[in-house]
Amino acid sequence: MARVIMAAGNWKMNKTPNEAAEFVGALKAKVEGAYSEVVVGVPFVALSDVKKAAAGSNIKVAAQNMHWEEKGAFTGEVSGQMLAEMGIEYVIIGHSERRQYFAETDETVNKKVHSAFKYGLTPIVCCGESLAQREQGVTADLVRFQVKIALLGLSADQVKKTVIAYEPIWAIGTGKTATNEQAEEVCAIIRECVKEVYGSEVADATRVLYGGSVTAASAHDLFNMPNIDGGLVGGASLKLDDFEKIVKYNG
Ligand SMILES: O=C(CO)COP(=O)(O)O
Repeated sequence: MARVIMAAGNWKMNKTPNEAAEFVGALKAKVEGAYSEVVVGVPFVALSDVKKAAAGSNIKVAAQNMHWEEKGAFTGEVSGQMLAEMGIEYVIIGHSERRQYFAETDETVNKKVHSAFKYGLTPIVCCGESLAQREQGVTADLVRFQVKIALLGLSADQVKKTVIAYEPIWAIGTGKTATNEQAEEVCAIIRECVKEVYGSEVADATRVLYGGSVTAASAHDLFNMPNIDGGLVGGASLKLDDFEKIVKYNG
């Protein structure tokens, strides 16, 4: 059976609710019948409009963050329960920008992943090294560390559903894509790490994405690497034609 590639857009803090709905309305027609799994990760305030715009299509909707508690005195936060009630399917957890600017740690990532599953959301868990860490030769150690803690305490069935996105920080928003080989090497390490803890059946089912300056031109070769099951796409997912080409990476 051919693998179903996931093309997930992470819009970050871009597009107003109106712009977002308009974009998804247009994307719907372009990706109808596409073989890839299409996900758009949109700002909280656009989730409702995007869900409506995506109705009846193959486009799934992701939030870009969530709190691990169900409710309470956490000003400005949004819970998994709230997202689930809106019909949101995915949630991006532990993006490097959230780790860097909002003090997320491997421990909070793990709590969020558990909470996501509690409310029936599928987590897209991000990991990846900085340029300094790559140059220090600790990429594999760091990514294994992040992945192991993120998955701590999950059942095998939950890990099978989990999406892990390898996003080297030096490749994010820099136009500097990892080479196919660099991306494949770390995605293979991630799968091996999952295998060590959960066995090969689980590791084969877990989806491992690459993210970091993915473009319409680079998607085909990246997504055809054996351990890369798709992409988490920032900048190029904001442009209709580019994202369409990424979804239809195989031409
Ligand atoms: O951070 C990313 C996706 O989560 C990648 O962003 P770019 O594709 O803009 O480099």
